[in-house]
Amino acid sequence: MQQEASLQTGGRMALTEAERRLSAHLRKLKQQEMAGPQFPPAMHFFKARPLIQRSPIFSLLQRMPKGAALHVHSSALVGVDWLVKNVTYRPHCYVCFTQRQSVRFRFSAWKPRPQPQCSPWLLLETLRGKTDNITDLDNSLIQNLTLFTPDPEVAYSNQDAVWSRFEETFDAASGLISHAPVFKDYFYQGLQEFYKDNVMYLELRAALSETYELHGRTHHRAWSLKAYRDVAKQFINEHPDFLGVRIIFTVQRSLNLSGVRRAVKEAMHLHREFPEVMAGFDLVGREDSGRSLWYFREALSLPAELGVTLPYFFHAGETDWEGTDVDENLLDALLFNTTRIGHGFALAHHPLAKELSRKRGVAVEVCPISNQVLKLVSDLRNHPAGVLMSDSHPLVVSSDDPATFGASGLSYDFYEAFVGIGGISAHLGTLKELAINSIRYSSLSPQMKDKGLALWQSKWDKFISENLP
Ligand SMILES: O=c1[nH]cnc2c1ncn2[C@@H]1O[C@H](CO)[C@@H](O)[C@H]1O
Repeated sequence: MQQEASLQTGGRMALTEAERRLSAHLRKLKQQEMAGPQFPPAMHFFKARPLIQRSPIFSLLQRMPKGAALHVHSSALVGVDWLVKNVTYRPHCYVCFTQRQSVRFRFSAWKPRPQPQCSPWLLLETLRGKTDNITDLDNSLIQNLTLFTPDPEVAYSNQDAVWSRFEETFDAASGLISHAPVFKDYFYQGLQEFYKDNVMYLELRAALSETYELHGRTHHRAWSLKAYRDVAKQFINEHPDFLGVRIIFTVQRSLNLSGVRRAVKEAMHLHREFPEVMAGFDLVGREDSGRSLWYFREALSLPAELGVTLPYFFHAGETDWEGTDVDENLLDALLFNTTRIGHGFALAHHPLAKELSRKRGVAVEVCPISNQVLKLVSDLRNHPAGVLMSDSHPLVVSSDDPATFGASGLSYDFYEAFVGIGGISAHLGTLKELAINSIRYSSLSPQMKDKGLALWQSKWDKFISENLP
């Protein structure tokens, strides 16, 4: 019995007397939650959210120092309310309405050129001036930037439907976020939201798309990287207990081979020019309909052939369709020496990849809410990471696209991982190990990891003493 419990993530953590008391308290709270009429992890997150918000476990998790968020996409970093209520109220913001019931935005000193399959551009200020119910208008804009809806089962009948709307939300947000002045404010706001949720370090997946100025001038990737670096520096100056941000440059897996070859070359270049902020490279987009890592093998082998280091952080195994080409991505990610595995949802089906990733210390970035919203699993008690957790596989918990899913920071995903995936066996040691893992498996230098772990430990001690039952 004892030995089996120690295999659980965190099972080997030595807990202090105070930690054991808090752990016993959490266990009691968890049992109460499971005995309730509606158990949040068994429900769709969009319906569970109000229940989670009332949960005493959730409020503890919000206060808990969670370490780092290692799997978050930059375009879904910031709550969409802020985008609508702050950004779209800035001057020179134009909107058009697409044939597929979505919107596009553009900041411009003059009326922008017509956009295909979109209504004529309207200045939002003028539109708001003519509208009786501005709240309704703003809510409809918010609706276009998130998947959140009261009845997700009706709105998204299958994975195709949810992914198509998912990509629409990114297209809708891009005209706002990629306006150069907004880009910096947006990122600062994102740091604030994560900091408030007790997260001290971020590794952001970012497309580093072109940004634009009011008169149409555009900036390239290096501009965005520098903006990330400078804003993070400013944030650290103002919040000395925040550790920083590193960027994983991403391109879509729907690109062709020469597109990915070009991107890998640029990634090598950026990694050389900005070694402190640029962590590495990844391919994003739906795995089931995109191209496999093996398809891109020639491009992905370039750095090794040239003797250049380019760390990879591949999404792999974000599929519930065993045996397809993309289902081989897990092994290929490991073959290309990936630093971590994004999602790894299919890992339980791949004993060899599972063994290899454990031996090499390649952590799986588990994103429970994302996997539920994108329809890989409906009841989070059945999430395959339960197998990894009960086996102490290297794991971190992250939130993927918090803004799109109506979440924020890491606490909602920690709740689902702790209460749903981890079941009753997950205890305070599990949480402690997940937080420590997030620093240990980050791409920080050994010195920065030591600094981060020491900082985290002091926050943790404070958290324990302030939250004893
Ligand atoms: O969970 C995910 N899996 C794969 N790709 C994703 C996920 N979340 C977001 N993106 C991708 O990142 C881009 C925004 O930068 C989106 O367009 C989407 O394709």
